[in-house]
Amino acid sequence: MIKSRKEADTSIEFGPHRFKIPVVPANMESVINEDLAVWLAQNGYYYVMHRFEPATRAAFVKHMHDRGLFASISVGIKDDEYQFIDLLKSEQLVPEYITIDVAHGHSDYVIKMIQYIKKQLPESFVTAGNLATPDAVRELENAGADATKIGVGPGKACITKLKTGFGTGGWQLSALRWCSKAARKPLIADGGIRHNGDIAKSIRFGASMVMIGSLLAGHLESPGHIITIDGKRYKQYWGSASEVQKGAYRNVEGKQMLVPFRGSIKDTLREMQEDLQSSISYAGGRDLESIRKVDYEIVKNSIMDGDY
Ligand SMILES: NC(=O)C1=CN([C@@H]2O[C@H](COP(=O)(O)OP(=O)(O)OC[C@H]3O[C@@H](n4cnc5c(N)ncnc54)[C@H](OP(=O)(O)O)[C@@H]3O)[C@@H](O)[C@H]2O)C=CC1
Ligand SMILES: Nc1nc2c(ncn2[C@@H]2O[C@H](COP(=O)(O)O)[C@@H](O)[C@H]2O)c(=O)[nH]1
Repeated sequence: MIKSRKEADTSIEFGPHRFKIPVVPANMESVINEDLAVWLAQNGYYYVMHRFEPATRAAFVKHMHDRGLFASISVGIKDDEYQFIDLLKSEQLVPEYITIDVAHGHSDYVIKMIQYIKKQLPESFVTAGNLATPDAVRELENAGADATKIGVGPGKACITKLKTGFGTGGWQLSALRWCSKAARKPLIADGGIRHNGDIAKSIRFGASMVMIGSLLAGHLESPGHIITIDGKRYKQYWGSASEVQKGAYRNVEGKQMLVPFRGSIKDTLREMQEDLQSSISYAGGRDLESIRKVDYEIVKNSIMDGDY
């Protein structure tokens, strides 16, 4: 048993690196930009750059490598993404991490992209998503994905459940639990984190890493503009499938909203680490593995604030 929470080890190995905490800011244009990616990589945190400025991605990989930092980028599955993978290969720009980022990850086209990346850039660690079922996890792992990302519709800026009737919104933790029974490789739990304690719950039910959007979008370093209303400061947070992101009202499954301004991201990440250290101590252990072994009780009809 640990004497102080400071002794609790919150670090996690994910792909070729070990990170301070099992938390990654969402690969959304309203959550991460190049400056923040550099700071996160320099300070021992995982990051995934978004894919919404496609023409800058090769230069981004080069900038990160020139600074001695790991490169972690996102790709889609449309035809021109194959040319982008070819470009990376021909320029010998091999990102340490590539995330295939589409709403409906259980698709033949995602499988095709996993196989293509693995053929062209075999050293890159490939995460594929987003998924909602154990079958999807099995199929994408079998296709060569090194990790899969779970969560269709639990996001704060998400309206997928309302518009399509599909997704894990409202039962994200259960989806994670089911998917983890099928997974042989790491899982990222994506979306629905409303409080720091939800991170520990995600670890308990099988996540190696937790992707967070809204809770990490309200910082000084976050890309959104600061908006002041009645003396209270907010930042803009918009979904990657929102009209704001797409520039048109076509297949919209996300919205724009305001999130409270929270100061510097480094303080929030430190608090997340401290809270996880407490979680480890409540679990009676000294590292994240101890959280995975705790008994739990599902309490029905409890007061809920969020999707966990
Ligand atoms: N995690 C989540 O719950 C969700 C996340 N998002 C985020 O929004 C961004 C845009 O996502 P996405 O629209 O997938 O990206 P893309 O616009 O790159 O679409 C992916 C490709 O898959 C095709 N497709 C077929 N069926 C679907 C489907 N049900 N949903 C989405 N695409 C489909 C699309 O064609 P076509 O457009 O012609 O149909 C397109 O060719 C991503 O960053 C994604 O992560 C969006 C919604 C849910
Ligand atoms: N259905 C949609 N999901 C979206 C959209 N943009 C992003 N996302 C997903 O949400 C999480 C972040 O969730 P949060 O609860 O932490 O805010 C992000 O990683 C994506 O998977 C969207 O437009 N529609």
